[in-house]
Amino acid sequence: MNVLTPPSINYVTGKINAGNLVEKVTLLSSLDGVFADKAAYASLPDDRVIYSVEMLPAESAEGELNFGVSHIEAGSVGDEFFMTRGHFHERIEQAEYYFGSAGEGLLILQAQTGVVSIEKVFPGSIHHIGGFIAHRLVNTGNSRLSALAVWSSIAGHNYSALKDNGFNVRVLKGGGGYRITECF
Ligand SMILES: O=P(O)(O)OC[C@H]1O[C@H](O)[C@H](O)[C@@H](O)[C@@H]1O
Repeated sequence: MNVLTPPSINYVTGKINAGNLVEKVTLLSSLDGVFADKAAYASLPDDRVIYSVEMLPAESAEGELNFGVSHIEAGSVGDEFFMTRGHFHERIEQAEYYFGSAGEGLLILQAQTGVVSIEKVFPGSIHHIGGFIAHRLVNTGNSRLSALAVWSSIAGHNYSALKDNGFNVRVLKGGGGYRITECF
């Protein structure tokens, strides 16, 4: 009987080793309106990589799971740390797990009511993102933040629900680390 070698992951770097990896890179140019400091946003190169996602080929069947890794680069737009756009799931009741792999950061969790909770992300951290919760990763460190994710293949992404008002907190550089401002 054949014994197969499955895809694998380097937990230290968050790099997936698979022949059929799918990668999506998010450049600064596609995050217009996400960061607060418009002048700082305009002063940075459009093609600056803010984050990328590597994943195994997306599944589509009901009941299936996706697996991927988000890599958020270190840096800031003005004082605001690089972060993902963030989203609710299209199927809003669907949950997700994140696992911190490399670097340090914060996971912003926002309920539909606007109430926010924040978790530290670090190598080995485990994050249950319940249904009905918008989620965004912020890199507060000096190196790449990588986090593994497992989510339902039917979850989808809903970015428009956050388009007008966004998240209710911003994570800014402060005192050699970060400070969190509320922006209701
Ligand atoms: O979709 P964004 O908010 O840009 O976040 C980037 C990615 O983060 C996680 O890895 C999710 O599991 C992905 O589904 C998502 O695409």
